[in-house]
Amino acid sequence: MVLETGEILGLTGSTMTTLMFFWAIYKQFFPDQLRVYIEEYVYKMMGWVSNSVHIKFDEFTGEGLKRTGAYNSIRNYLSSKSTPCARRLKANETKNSKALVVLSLDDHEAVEDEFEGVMVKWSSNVANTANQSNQNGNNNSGERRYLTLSFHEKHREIITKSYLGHVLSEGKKIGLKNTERKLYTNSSSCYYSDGKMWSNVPFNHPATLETLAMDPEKKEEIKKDLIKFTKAKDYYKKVGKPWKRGYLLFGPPGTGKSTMANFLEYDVYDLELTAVNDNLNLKKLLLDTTSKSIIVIEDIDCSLGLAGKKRTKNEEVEEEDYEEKMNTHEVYERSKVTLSGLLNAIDGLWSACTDEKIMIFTTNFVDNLDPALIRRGRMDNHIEMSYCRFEGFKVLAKNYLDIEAHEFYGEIKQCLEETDMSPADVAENLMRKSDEEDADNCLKRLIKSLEEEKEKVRKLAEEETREGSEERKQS
Ligand SMILES: Nc1ncnc2c1ncn2[C@@H]1O[C@H](COP(=O)(O)OP(=O)(O)OP(=O)(O)O)[C@@H](O)[C@H]1O
Ligand SMILES: [Mg+2]
Repeated sequence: MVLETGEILGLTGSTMTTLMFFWAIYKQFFPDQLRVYIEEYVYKMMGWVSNSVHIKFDEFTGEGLKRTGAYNSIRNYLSSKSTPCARRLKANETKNSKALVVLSLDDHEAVEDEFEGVMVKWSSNVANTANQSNQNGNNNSGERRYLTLSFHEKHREIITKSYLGHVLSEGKKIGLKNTERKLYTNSSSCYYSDGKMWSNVPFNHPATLETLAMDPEKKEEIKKDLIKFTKAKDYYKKVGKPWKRGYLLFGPPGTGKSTMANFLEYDVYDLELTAVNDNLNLKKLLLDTTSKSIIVIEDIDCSLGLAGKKRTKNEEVEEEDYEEKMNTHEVYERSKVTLSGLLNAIDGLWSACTDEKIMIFTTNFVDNLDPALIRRGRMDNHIEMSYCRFEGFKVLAKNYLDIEAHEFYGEIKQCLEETDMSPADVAENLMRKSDEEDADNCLKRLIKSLEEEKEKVRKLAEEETREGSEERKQS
């Protein structure tokens, strides 16, 4: 009460200390019942004399169990305002934060902010609620923290209609930027011992789109597509589509498919489909993912077994046999997730439950996948990750050897056009084997390896031609 009064009257420093002293005496000598009446009247009177408006944001929800999202967002927003200018800051050690400590306004400290020419004041307050908290079962520290936004009444419209939305969305963005990314995995039994369906570890993958070796035009297209998606909330709403996008990454091994899953600052859910018991559990797992996340199913052709492949007549019979065995628990160790279960899970009703989701499938054999699984709408963008060509090599040479040009480049360009080598193999050749090894040596090793590969392919082709002509002769 004393703090709120001080705020409303715009008091600070020593005046506040004096006020708090009298407040302590007043609390000591006036009975509770009488104080309630007095306080009610004081509030009313202050409302008559002041033309300020105050909005209060409590730290905890009514039940006192969970910190409110609004409070967190505002605190993040104010942290960016107060860190450079406030005299008293509080260092909080926050779980899952990239920084060791996060600075925020200390209790009873205030900071000013400007929005479209309007000045507002934020103050951080703490009230002693020992008696109430025990009654309500609220957090029992006996302290209730809250932030108060104060502004002139004439700015009521702009503050409530625009400023608050701005603060909350900026604060949320800052929070996301500060939060450590996580990599989630699912377990073979539906729940982990702590009752959760996913377990997670901090995720700090060093690869970025810039370090990925691929055709620059294709890379630019992917970048644009991802950025467009992240900003398209209103567009998806307008066209009536859940805000999600599917990417199918296909290509030979070692071309960067798994690495690609890393390219947004989102949490990654690495969904091990073979560990999911059945369709229902698959849905539950997907519902348990947060918005702004990437769900990856690696090697989708292998994960789904027979159920996801294009089936021939014979395979369908085998499948029936398999289902039968499943019922008699002969092959209980295999997942019971079916193709239709997966199709529903990807774009069924659940997919509209959380926003901004990216789903990524990777595969080496795109032709083995059922067309329904990869049709647009499910997998909207099909990206072929291919062997390393000269443009990709230049990126790798810059990453691994810090060079942008070299006399061997001409020869390497020709070799890469004639030979199919994955970026993973090229990268391995470019890696310095010791600190002393120079770029020349690494490039020579790559040329040698490319020539060996070319020779291997030539011999294989010769062998195949010979075998083919022998078969023709015999027939
Ligand atoms: N295009 C690329 N650019 C840069 N590095 C790459 C690229 N492709 C592969 N690599 C390197 O090779 C390693 C393996 O790549 P990754 O696991 O992404 O390949 P993949 O396509 O998923 O292979 P697989 O099909 O076998 O799963 C990466 O850690 C990375 O160091
Ligand atoms: Mg992979």
